[in-house]
Amino acid sequence: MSTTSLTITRPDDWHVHLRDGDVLADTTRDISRYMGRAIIMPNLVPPVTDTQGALDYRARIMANNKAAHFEPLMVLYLTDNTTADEIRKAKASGVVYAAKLYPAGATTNSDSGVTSVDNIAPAIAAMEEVGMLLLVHGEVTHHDIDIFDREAVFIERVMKPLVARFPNLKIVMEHITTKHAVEFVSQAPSNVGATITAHHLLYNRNHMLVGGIKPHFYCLPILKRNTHQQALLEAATSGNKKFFLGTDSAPHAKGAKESACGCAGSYTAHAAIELYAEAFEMMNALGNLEAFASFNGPDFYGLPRNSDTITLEKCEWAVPELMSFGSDKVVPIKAGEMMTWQVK
Ligand SMILES: NC(=O)N[C@@H](CC(=O)O)C(=O)O
Ligand SMILES: [Zn+2]
Ligand SMILES: [Zn+2]
Repeated sequence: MSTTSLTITRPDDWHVHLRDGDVLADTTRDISRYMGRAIIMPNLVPPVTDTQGALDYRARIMANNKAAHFEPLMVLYLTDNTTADEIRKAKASGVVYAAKLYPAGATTNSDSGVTSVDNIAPAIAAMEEVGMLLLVHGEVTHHDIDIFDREAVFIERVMKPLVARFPNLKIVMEHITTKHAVEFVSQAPSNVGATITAHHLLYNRNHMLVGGIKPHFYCLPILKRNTHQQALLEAATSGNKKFFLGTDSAPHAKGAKESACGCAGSYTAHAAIELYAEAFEMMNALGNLEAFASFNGPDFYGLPRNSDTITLEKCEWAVPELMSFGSDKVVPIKAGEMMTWQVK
């Protein structure tokens, strides 16, 4: 008999973009439906670069939050000018859990990002000292490096020296997309972990490019070939404590995606755990979903696991074609398609 119902400890999302302004009501509603906590990415325009900015952004999210179980965990956006002092201030606030390294120009709203780790070495040393996590968008940006190789090259050029230089710093390689990253993280010391998105588990670059270009699958790091997808599936479903749930749900308005120069980012918060459940079921590994979604993340961050549960039920339902996104619309992943699990 196949499983028809699955109860797990309430999950958390360790990487999500809620954006700001008139879309915050929609993005907060979707992420708080059953997620307990969420690491809130700081790449707003302008980015959240200081403690006061993080406190203000948190207040705007909480003003839209109607779920008692939901808590936003804030993140500072590192720039070449981030000081050790600002890191200490952020830590002392009690609501900032991490700082994010966006290599300048690597992804959506990363123009103010870091141009060289050397520039922020004092800030990173302060993070190591006070116990603040470093979250990394792991892609090099040099124009000579092919977009499909940017993560693998980043591991050699940036991650390995970073891990060696700051041996007590907790580092999360965000939204990993290659077997190189799976191998690197697996072999790294226990202070190095990684988030994996649902879309990188369910899709590869053929889904994006065969039979016409599908802009809603365009995200960064870009979907890779199926052998990398397979490595990610094996890592996520293995039970290995280094890998945990981070949706990287990154909404852009329909018109900004369906464009001659479309934005990077896929919306998955409408069905986050349901999408992961499909991937885990495909691997015959539903029994390891709870570790990936609800245990490994808080354990890595040094936070308590959630104490309540959610229940997924086997049930056919259709993903809406469009969802409201402030005064605009967003096209969710699997728009118009059937899903097989649902949190009731
Ligand atoms: N993943 C994406 O393709 N886009 C993210 C930025 C990011 O996480 O790199 C976004 O903010 O839109
Ligand atoms: Zn990123
Ligand atoms: Zn992201």
